[in-house]
Amino acid sequence: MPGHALPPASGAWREGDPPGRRRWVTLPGALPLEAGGALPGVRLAYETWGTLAPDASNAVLVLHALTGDSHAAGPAGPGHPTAGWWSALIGPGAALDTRRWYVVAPNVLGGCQGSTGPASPRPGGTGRWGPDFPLVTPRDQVAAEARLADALGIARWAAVIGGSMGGMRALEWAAGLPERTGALLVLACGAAASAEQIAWGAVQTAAVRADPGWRAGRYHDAPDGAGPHQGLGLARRIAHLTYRSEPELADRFGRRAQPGEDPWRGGRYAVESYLDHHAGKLVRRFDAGSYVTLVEAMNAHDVGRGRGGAAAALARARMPAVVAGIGSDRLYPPAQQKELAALLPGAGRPRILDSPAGHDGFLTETEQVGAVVREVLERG
Ligand SMILES: CC(=O)SCCNC(=O)CCNC(=O)[C@H](O)C(C)(C)COP(=O)(O)OP(=O)(O)OC[C@H]1O[C@@H](n2cnc3c(N)ncnc32)[C@H](O)[C@@H]1OP(=O)(O)O
Ligand SMILES: N[C@@H](CCO)C(=O)O
Repeated sequence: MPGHALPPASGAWREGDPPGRRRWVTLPGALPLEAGGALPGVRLAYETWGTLAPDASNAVLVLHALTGDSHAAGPAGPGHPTAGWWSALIGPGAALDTRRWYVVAPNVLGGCQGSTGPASPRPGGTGRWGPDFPLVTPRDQVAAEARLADALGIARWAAVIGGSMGGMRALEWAAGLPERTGALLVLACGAAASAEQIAWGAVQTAAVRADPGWRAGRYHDAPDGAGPHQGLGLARRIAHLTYRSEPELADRFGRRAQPGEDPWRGGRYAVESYLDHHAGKLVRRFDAGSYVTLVEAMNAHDVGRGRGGAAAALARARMPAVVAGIGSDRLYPPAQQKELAALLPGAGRPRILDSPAGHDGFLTETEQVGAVVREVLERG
C-alpha cells in the first residue's frame, strides 16, 4: 500500500493496545442469531459523552457506519486511529449537546475496534474466530446493542440515530424494539439492501478473498504477519468511489497528474493517488475479516424479513422520525429515503441534503446533518 507502514496481518484493536476512551460490556449468556445458533462471550466496546440522568431519560444511541467505530467524537490518539467521525456534532453546545444528552456509541458486533468480531479470541482459548465467525445480521447487531442498553440501565433511548450501516441498525431498533426507541433519525439508507448495494458489497468481499494473504480467513496469526492488505485496499478503493459523486471527483481531480508524477511514465493521476491514500488509511486501522463480516451483514439488511414486509414492519414504528438522504448519493439514492419516509408513520417528507460529497455527505455535511439531528431531538 503506497506510503503507509502496514500492520501485521490486521488493523484490529487488540488486547494490550491502549484502551483509549472505550469501555466494554460482556453480554450475559450466548446471543441467539437470526441465521441459527448462538454466539457466546460477546463483548461490545462503547464510548459515552455527557451524563446519564437519574431516570435515564436523556440517553441517545449513535450508530456508526461500515468502517466507523465507537470513537464518534474526540481526537485521534492512543487507542483511536482516527478522530471521531461526528466530532463536530457531539459536545457541549453541539447538535448532540452533551450538557443535556448522554450519548452512547457502541462498536458494532462483528467490528474490530474492541467489540467481538473475526479478529477476537474465541472463547475457550482456541485461537481467533477468523472464518468461523458466524453470519450476523443488523437484527443480531441490534439484539447485542439492546443488551448493552440493559447493562447501562437504559430502558428507552430518547433517540436512536444512524447513517448508512448505522441507519440499518436504527431501523431495526425502530421496527423490532419500538417501545425502546423514543425518536428515530435514519440517514442515507433504505428499508432493505438493494440488488446494486449487494453487488457492490460482493465485489468488495471478492477482492478481499482473492488476496493470497486472506488464507481462507485464517490470517490473523499468520507466522509471517502478512494479511490481505492488497485485497482490503482494493475493496476500499471500490467502496470509496461509490461513496463519492462523479461531479465531485471531476471538480476536485479532473485529469490532473499527482504532483511530481507522470501517469504516462509509471506515475499516477491525482484521483488514483487519492484512492491509494484512502486504501492505505483503512488497511492500517481495520481488519479484513471484520470488513467481510460487516459487508455481509449489510447485504442481509431487510427490515421487513419475517415481519410481513417492510410496510408492515415499519407500521409498528410510530415514534417521531426523520429520514434524510444526500441528493448526490449514488449508492443509497434519495428515492430509497423517499420510500422509507412514506413507510414510517412518524416521518414527514424526507430531508434531502445538498452536497457534492455523495453518500459520505452524512459524515461531511455536519451543518445540514446537525440541523436534522436537532430536529429529531426536539420532536422526540
Ligand atoms: C474526521 C475524520 O477523519 S473521521 C475518521 C473516521 N472516519 C470514519 O470512521 C468513517 C470512514 N471515513 C470516511 O468515510 C472518510 O474518510 C471521510 C468521509 C471521513 C472523509 O471525508 P472528507 O473529509 O471529504 O475527506 P476526503 O475524501 O476529501 O479525503 C481527505 C484525505 O485525502 C487526502 N488526499 C486528497 N487528495 C489526495 C491526493 N491527490 N493524493 C493523496 N491523498 C489525497 C487528503 O490529504 C486527506 O488525507 P487525511 O484524511 O489523511 O488527512
Ligand atoms: N465512509 C463511510 C461510508 C460507509 O457508509 C464508512 O467508511 O464507514
